[in-house]
Amino acid sequence: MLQEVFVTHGKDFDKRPQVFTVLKVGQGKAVVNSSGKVWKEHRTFLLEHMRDLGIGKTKFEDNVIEEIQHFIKVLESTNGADFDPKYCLQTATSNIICSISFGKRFEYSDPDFVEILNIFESNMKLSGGTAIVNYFPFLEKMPGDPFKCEQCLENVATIQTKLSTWVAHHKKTLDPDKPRDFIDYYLLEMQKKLESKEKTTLNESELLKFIGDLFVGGTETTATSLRWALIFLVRHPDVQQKVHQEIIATLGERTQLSVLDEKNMPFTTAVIMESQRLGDIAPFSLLHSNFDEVRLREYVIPAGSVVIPCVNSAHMDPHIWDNPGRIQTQSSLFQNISTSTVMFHVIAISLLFFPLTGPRTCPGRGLGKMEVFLLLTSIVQHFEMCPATSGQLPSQDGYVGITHVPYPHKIRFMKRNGPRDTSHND
Ligand code: HEM
Repeated sequence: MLQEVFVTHGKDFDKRPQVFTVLKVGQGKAVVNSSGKVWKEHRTFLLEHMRDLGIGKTKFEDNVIEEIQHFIKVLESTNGADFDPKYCLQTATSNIICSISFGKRFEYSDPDFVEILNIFESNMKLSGGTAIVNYFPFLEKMPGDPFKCEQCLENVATIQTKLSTWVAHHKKTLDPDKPRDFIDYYLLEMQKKLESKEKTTLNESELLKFIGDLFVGGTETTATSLRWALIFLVRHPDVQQKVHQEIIATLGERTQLSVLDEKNMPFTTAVIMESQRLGDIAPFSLLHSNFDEVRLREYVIPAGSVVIPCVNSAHMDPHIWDNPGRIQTQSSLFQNISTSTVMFHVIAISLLFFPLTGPRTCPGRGLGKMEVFLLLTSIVQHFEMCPATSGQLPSQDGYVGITHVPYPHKIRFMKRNGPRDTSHND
C-alpha cells in the first residue's frame, strides 16, 4: 500500500499538508515543507547542484573521510570511559552538511555551532508534542504554551537569524567564477534569474529555509541512524565481532575503507539495514497531502487530506519478520539482502537501501548511506564498543519526535590494539 500511494500514485500525493508543523514551523518553504512551484524549483536546484558537487558519489568521500578523522580523535580522547556519542555524531554529520552549505567545518567545541545544533535538536524533539496542533489548530494559542508551539517558533526565528549572518558574509565574499558551496550557487542562480527577468521562487527568505532544510534533513537522520546502529552492536557483541572481522578482511593492507567496498561486505550492509529497520528512524516519514481527490482501491481520499506514511507498520510486520522486535539472526540477515521476495517487502523498510522512490523520495540518501557506512565501519575498525561501566545495556526503546531517537545512554569506546576491556563479561 505504501508503494502504491507514494510511488505509483506518487504525483497525486507529492504535496505537504497545510498544517501547523509544515506552515509555521517549516514556514511552508524551500524543499521539505513546500508544495507546487516553490518545491519543484528548489528540489530541482538541490538535485542539480548535488550532482555538480558530486555529493553522494565516490568523489565526495574524501570530505566524509576528513570529518571521520576528527571524529575518531574525539572518541580516542574518551580513553574508554563512559561516553554518550550523540553530540559528536551530530557534530560530525552536521559538519558534512556545513562543508556543502557554507564551505567550512566547525570545531566540535565551537559555541556558535553547539548552540545551533542544540536548537535544531530541540525542535526535532518538540515536534512530537506540537504535532497535535496539526489536527486541533486551536491548541496553538493555549495559555502557558503546553504544546511548546511558541518555543518551537522562537527556535525557528533564532536559527533564521544565525543563518542570515552566514548568508550576509557569503554575499560580501562571493566570487561568481568560484562558487564555494550551496549558498554561493543559490545567490548566483537567483541573480541570473533576476537579470534575465525569468519568473522564480528563489529569494533570500527561501534561501535561509533551504539551508535549514539541509541541516534538518541531513543531520539528525544520519546521526540517529548511527546511534541506533551503535546500540545494536553493543547489545549484540557477536554481531559486532563479525562486522569487525569483515572490515579487517576487506581492508587488507589499507587503513581506510571506501564506499566501493560496501558491495563486498554483505554482513555489514545487512547489519546497517537491520539497524535501520529496528531503529525505525523515521517511523512516519514526513506528512504528505493531495491537492485533488484521489480514488485508490476501495478508498476515496478527499482533497487536502493529511496522508501519513506509516513506514513503521512495514518495519514491524509479523507477516514478513519472524520476530519483528528482535535483531534478525546472522543467517537471516544474509537472506534479507539476497532473497528477491524479501527485497520487495523491505522496499519501505530501509530508507537508505530500498526507499519509497516517489517524487518526494529523500534526495540526500546517497550521502546519508555513504556517511552511515563510512562512519560506522571506521568506528568498528578502531574501537570495540562495550556497555557502560555499570554494565547496563543501552535501551532498544526511544521516543518519537520527527525521528525515532534513542533514550540517553552511555557506552565505552575501547581502542582496538589498546588495553583490553576485562571489566565486563558479555
Ligand atoms: C540516514 C540518513 C537519512 C534518512 C533516514 C532520511 C530520511 C528521509 C525521509 C524519510 C524523508 C521524507 C520523504 C517523504 O517526504 O516521503 C526525507 C526527505 C528529505 N531528506 Fe532525507 N534522510 C537522510 C539523509 C539526508 C541527507 C544527508 C540530506 C541532505 C542532503 C537529506 C535531505 C532531505 C530533504 C531535503 C528532504 C525533503 C525532500 C522533499 O520534500 O522533496 N536527507 N529524508
